[in-house]
Amino acid sequence: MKSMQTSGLRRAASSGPVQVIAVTGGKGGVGKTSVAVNLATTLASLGRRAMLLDGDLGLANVDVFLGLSPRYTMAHVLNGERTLEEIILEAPHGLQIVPGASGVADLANLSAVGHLGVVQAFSALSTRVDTLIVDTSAGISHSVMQFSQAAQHVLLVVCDEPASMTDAYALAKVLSRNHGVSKFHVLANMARSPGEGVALFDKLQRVTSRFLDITLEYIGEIPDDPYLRRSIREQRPVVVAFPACPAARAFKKLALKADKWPVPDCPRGNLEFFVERLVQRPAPRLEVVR
Ligand SMILES: Nc1ncnc2c1ncn2[C@@H]1O[C@H](COP(=O)(O)OP(=O)(O)OP(=O)(O)O)[C@@H](O)[C@H]1O
Repeated sequence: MKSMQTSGLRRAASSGPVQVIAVTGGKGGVGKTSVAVNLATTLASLGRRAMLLDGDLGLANVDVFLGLSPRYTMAHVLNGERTLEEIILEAPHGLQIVPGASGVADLANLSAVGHLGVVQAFSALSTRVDTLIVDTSAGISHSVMQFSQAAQHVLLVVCDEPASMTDAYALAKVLSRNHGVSKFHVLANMARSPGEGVALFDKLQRVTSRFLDITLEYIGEIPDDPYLRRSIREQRPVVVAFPACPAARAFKKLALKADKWPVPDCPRGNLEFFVERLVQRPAPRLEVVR
């Protein structure tokens, strides 16, 4: 078993570093999937080889946002019925979609064989990927922790609702104290007026700077835009369906910024190593957030 894994990792070393961005937020409904789909689509439109992994293992819905009907998902990869390449779907601008495995246990809680299977599935991938975007689920479940910990960049989506702010705080607290994540890019979604995002960011920053040892970086706001809701009904990314609308323009700005975030310049920046970090056995929980 060990030699199989070693050969997988050797093949992995020949592929290049990948920028991995986990889109998260704590509270459900703040727009994580909307952000993940439109950021990934915009990066693909800029010529990046972008891949979007639906990390919501409970209620995977990236495919619904894109009008795709996957026949196979990560569940088929995990039980050995399909290779990763066979389940990948293509979305606009060549964006590659890895459909989530609804109802499947956490990737992080796989058995040793399952663990090896996932690492090998990614090792065997022959397509090159520049950026991997992971759409995580709501809450502070184990999979959210693992995806965020394994990614190089955590994009924290917030909106102007008390529960969004408290949940974002709780998520940042657990990630920083128990999982070593100390830097967060903050995106304000559904901003009803220009400048609302900065105000939200300041509010979050005031609380985190008092109690947490983390760095927050404000990266902008996506306006509350009826065209975005319409694009979801039409099952198309808003950046494709209505490229001139305010939300689409804001996603373009976001993508241009994210595209400049550093990519690890070492072999451990490769996709397989991200997956390895992802499936590592969880560290014992140190603290319960109330
Ligand atoms: N910028 C926006 N403008 C207008 N409506 C928005 C915007 N972003 C999100 N929405 C609305 O909020 C709803 C929830 O968005 P989305 O599904 O992306 O959130 P989520 O955080 O992924 O939710 P969940 O945690 O349930 O997966 C969308 O169906 C859409 O109607």
